[in-house]
Amino acid sequence: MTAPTEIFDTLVHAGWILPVAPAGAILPDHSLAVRDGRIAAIMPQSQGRALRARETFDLPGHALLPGLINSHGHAAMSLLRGYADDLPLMPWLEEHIWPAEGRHVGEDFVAVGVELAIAEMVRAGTTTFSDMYFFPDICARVAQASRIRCQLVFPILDFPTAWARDADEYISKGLALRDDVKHSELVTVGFGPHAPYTVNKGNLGKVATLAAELDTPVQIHLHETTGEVLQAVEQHGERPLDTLYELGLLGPRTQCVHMTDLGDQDIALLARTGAHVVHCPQSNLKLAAGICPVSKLLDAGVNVALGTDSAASNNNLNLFAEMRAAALLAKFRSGDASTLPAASVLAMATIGGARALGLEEQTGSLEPGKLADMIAVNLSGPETQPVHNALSQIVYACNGSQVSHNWVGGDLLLRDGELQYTDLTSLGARAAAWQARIAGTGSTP
Ligand SMILES: CSC[C@H]1O[C@@H](n2cnc3c(O)ncnc32)[C@H](O)[C@@H]1O
Ligand SMILES: [Zn+2]
Repeated sequence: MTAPTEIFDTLVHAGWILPVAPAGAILPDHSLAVRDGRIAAIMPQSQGRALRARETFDLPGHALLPGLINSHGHAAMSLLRGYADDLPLMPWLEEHIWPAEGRHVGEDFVAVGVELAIAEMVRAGTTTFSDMYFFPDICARVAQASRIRCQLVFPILDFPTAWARDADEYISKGLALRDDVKHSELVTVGFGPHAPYTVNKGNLGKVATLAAELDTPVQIHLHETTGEVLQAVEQHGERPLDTLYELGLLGPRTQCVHMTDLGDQDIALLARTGAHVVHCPQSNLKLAAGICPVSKLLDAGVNVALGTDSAASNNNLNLFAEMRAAALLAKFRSGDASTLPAASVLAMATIGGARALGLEEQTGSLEPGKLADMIAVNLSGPETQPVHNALSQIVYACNGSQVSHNWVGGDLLLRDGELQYTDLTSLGARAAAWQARIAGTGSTP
């Protein structure tokens, strides 16, 4: 209950509130009040209009929903968007992306790439993203300056890169970052062993021990292609998922990204251990990697989150596009149009992501006490009219350009479509300078 004289920080009167909890709920003509960065109350506008706040947003024709959670990506790779297209995963990585990263990745590349990625994500309704990339300290700095929430999974590889020489150095630098940001309200840190084909069993075992000791998340690319699984079976005599299980690396802290090659036993193992799956449908489609059996996972009780992967394999960081792709792909795969309905897809992009990232108590749904991580989406344009069902419009009709407002912890990052913490003109110039440098036609930024 709220005292009639209380002054809130923010008050939103929306055409519809889609709280996600309970799943599929649509609350027409409702208000939401924010105090100290958290949701204080949700009520019908007939009551909400009697409240007072420092700032009030009257948003008829808009849906208010939890901010979207991009549970897997490599933000700095926005500078490699369109650099190498129309290739399968391993040639794309080994012949194009890794050589380019070897030539160009450093602090400025990451700073500009992450700023560009955050601008794109905030405009398309993301309030939390997960990132696995070199120089995660730079990503942390840019994310904090941009006021967006993120999980940084620091990279771990068996080979040297510009950021670290060997697995021990990746881990010690990553843990130092974890310590540096331990008081941050926006940044959490986890382990990011790249994949079972780039991190040997000894190093994966070290990650398992440390992650358990520190109760810290682990995110890993896993079963991205059938080729990856077959190669592991040939080399090690078992499927990568079984290797992770034997190493003690499969549990409720583990976020398995991609998972396109899954048998019934794999699904049962994921369900039994409580590991999470991050589905990246558009990257999987573009790299012709495979298709994650999302509805079988959900039926088995596995939590599934949604990610874009990088702009170099997607080629955007837009979770509206990802939600639509996830829904359509699941229906096509099952041959049943009722598979993965809109409410389930929105849940994957919000509460499913929060659960995977260990942030469920804080974010992922609009409930009193949770952080005010939320977006307003304008449904009054022709492409989203008429509104028979606001949830349907969000998942099947929107393309992200309808996002008008984006709040993270009650802080307004996007107001009427305008970014509040980013100068797009200067950012565009810095991104263009990097394009010239990557193409070999520019000078050092
Ligand atoms: C260790 S930092 C992240 C590393 O991952 C590479 N990467 C980007 N997309 C993918 C993908 O779909 N599968 C595997 N690895 C990927 C990225 O280029 C960085 O080197
Ligand atoms: Zn990835």
